[in-house]
Amino acid sequence: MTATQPLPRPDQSRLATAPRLVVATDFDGTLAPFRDDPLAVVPDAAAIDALRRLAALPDTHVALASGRDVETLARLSGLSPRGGVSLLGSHGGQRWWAGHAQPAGLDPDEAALREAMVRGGEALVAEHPGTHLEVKFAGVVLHSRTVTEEIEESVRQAGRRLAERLGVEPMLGKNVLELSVRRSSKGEALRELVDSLGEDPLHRPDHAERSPGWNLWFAGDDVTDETVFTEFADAPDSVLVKVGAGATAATSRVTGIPEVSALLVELADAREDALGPA
Ligand SMILES: O=P(O)(O)OC[C@H]1O[C@H](O[C@H]2O[C@H](CO)[C@@H](O)[C@H](O)[C@H]2O)[C@H](O)[C@@H](O)[C@@H]1O
Repeated sequence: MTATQPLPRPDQSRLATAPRLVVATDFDGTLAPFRDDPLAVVPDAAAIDALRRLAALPDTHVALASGRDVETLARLSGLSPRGGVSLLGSHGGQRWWAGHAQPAGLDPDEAALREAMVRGGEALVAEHPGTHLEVKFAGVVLHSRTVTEEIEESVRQAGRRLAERLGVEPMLGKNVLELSVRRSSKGEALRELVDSLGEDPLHRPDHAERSPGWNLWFAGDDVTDETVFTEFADAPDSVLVKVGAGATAATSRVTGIPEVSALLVELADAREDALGPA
């Protein structure tokens, strides 16, 4: 990853006819604008519609990769494995593939650790006015969107000390510090999903030589999305889109959610034209 660098708008023209395509995307900051209340976000309607259309096409797999837990992600997005969309929740710690049952809950050790995170997190936000705690399936999030930089820094330091005491690695995001009982990454989870989809179903020799049979389209705005850009950096013909400013390992950049939405609509239109409806 280098410092913030100018990157081109993505060229996704080849993906319309890609023999096998995975379209995956981050949620907050990529499909849904930020809000102070994490449960009050509303994703871009045109982007969600385009993802539904893509999921209905042959040889096209759609996935959301998010820090949200899978149930919250399904509720807020309106997309779910029942509708053919795979969910990679809890930063990859929860994997609910389309066509499969919802994954099991936490084991007893994980549940005990999460309980300690909740107790510690509640004490921290009580000491930092204006911050609040989001309790999720696999951990907690210390939110600092509405406080001063001084309070944000203070709650982050306290969160890091809590993480150290509990023996976990804290994750930083946009005005959030998260503690999770599961160590994983979006890149790792997406790699597992793509591998599980198998090789080119048509077994075309020319295609097999060029790539293992699939192409990836992915967009994300935050630090945790970098694991996907890094994991798939060498994947042929993949489109890796950084949303907004910041250092990135992505190969293209757009400024915000309206552009992500336009790209998804353009991709759905072009792929429907090329492949026809399912
Ligand atoms: O991986 P993502 O889909 O980007 O999820 C990352 C975190 O997003 C949420 O926090 C962010 O959005 C909130 C609502 O707009 C905002 O208040 C907060 O400042 C942002 O960091 C979510 O609340 C977290 O649980 C996710 O891990």
